[in-house]
Amino acid sequence: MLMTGATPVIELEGAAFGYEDRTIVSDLDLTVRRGEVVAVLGPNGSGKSTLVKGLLGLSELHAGSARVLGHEVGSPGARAGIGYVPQRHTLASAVRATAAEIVTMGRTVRTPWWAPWRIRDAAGRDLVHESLSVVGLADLATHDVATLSGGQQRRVLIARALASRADVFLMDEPTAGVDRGHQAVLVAVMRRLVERGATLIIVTHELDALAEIVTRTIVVRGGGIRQDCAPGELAAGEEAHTHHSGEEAPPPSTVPTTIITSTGGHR
Ligand SMILES: Nc1ncnc2c1ncn2[C@@H]1O[C@H](COP(=O)(O)OP(=O)(O)OP(=O)(O)O)[C@@H](O)[C@H]1O
Repeated sequence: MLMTGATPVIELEGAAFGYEDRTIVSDLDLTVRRGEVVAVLGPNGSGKSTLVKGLLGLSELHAGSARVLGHEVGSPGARAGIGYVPQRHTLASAVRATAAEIVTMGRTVRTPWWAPWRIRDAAGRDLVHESLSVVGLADLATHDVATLSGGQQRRVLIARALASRADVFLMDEPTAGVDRGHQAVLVAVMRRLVERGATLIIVTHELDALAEIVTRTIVVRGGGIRQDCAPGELAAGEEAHTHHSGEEAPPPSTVPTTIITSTGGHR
């Protein structure tokens, strides 16, 4: 059973997030404690990503207060503790990069600006390799990400978040476009992270894929949080915002057991 601790890692009090003069979500009161796995549900355009981006400082705090790991959102202290899997896989950009280089960027967040060469040390390389292995992409480490499929690119982004060794993982639709077999791998990875003290906030339309790890569901609709409950207590109708995930595919023969030896302890 997953244990949740008492330490609040996310604290929103009357918070509102938006862009320039447009507030998207408001009156947010939310305390998430260490070890919780929170699924953020709601219809398209309701503000789920805006809420997650608010925790990263990527959307603006229009009212109230918002802290991550005790730091104001957007501050270096808050950002350093967060691993982020963005919604869209925009990896196939004009900048050519291999899968391993993208994952290395996650590690760089933890690398002191005055010592960027440290990523070249053996431990850093091992971590990048380990993160790619965990999501089943070790063989594609040296491939240009532009040549990878959408689902593979999404797994590269997850490996990048893993390499950051964050305490809080904000994942925006991490299972979208990922086949059933690899979804099972990702869920196993998430479980390991939580067992090691991480907290997960997961925006999803695929609650069924994550059902075995989610401990709490919040529903964002009409500009605010309309439900905050255990998954089994979700009001009838709210599951309409979720759908059953992906194509049937055989599960991988082995679920990787080596991952990220701890969270938070290796800077
Ligand atoms: N960078 C931005 N600047 C201005 N408005 C934005 C920006 N990003 C999102 N919005 C607006 O904020 C609203 C909420 O969008 P958001 O992406 O947070 O919804 P969502 O619940 O995550 O949707 P989906 O389920 O489709 O991913 C939308 O009306 C959208 O147009």
